[in-house]
Amino acid sequence: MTAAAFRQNPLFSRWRPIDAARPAMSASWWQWVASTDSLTARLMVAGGEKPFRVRLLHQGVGWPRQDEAQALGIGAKRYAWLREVALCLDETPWVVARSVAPLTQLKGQRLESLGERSLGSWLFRQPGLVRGPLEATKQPPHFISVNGIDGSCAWGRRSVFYHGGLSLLVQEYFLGAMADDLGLPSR
Ligand SMILES: C=C(O[C@@H]1C=C(C(=O)O)C=C[C@H]1O)C(=O)O
Repeated sequence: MTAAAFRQNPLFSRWRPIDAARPAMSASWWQWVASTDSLTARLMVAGGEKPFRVRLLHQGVGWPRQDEAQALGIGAKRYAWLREVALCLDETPWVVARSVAPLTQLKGQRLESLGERSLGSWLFRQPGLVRGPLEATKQPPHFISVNGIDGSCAWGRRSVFYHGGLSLLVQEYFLGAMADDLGLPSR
């Protein structure tokens, strides 16, 4: 098999369209992974009385990973704005997320001043927001261990949001702690 065919083979590639992942996914996880409205809002509802908090793990300028650059349609050696957060209920990370935007496309959105406010609460207020197709993965994110977050990953998903001239890749990973707290299956 050629390298290109290997990458495109849904059995081997890290990301695949969510419809292709659906047979391996329980109905309860499908409700989360395939949802297209704000995940922040959904987590707050599911958490009930538990306080919701965005924990900022890392934010700054850097290079995107190769699969991220591909998803954004940019070269891997183009600088990007990177943001990694844990979405916590009662201080327990339920979801970790990594967002990537080409630096040249940032024009006064002041995303860097979001801090521990949710990106979703800004994003879903933007008029004319378009969300690209969702893809899913079973592979855990590379940045969990770096941040000492304990947890297996049930599912990961990603999509690109388009707003004005900005493309913003948002990757979200649902952690085992969320599955345990909500009584969801492992996949
Ligand atoms: C995209 C959303 O925003 C959430 C908040 C994020 C952040 O603050 O960095 C990152 C990913 C999301 O899970 C959403 O709520 O759907």
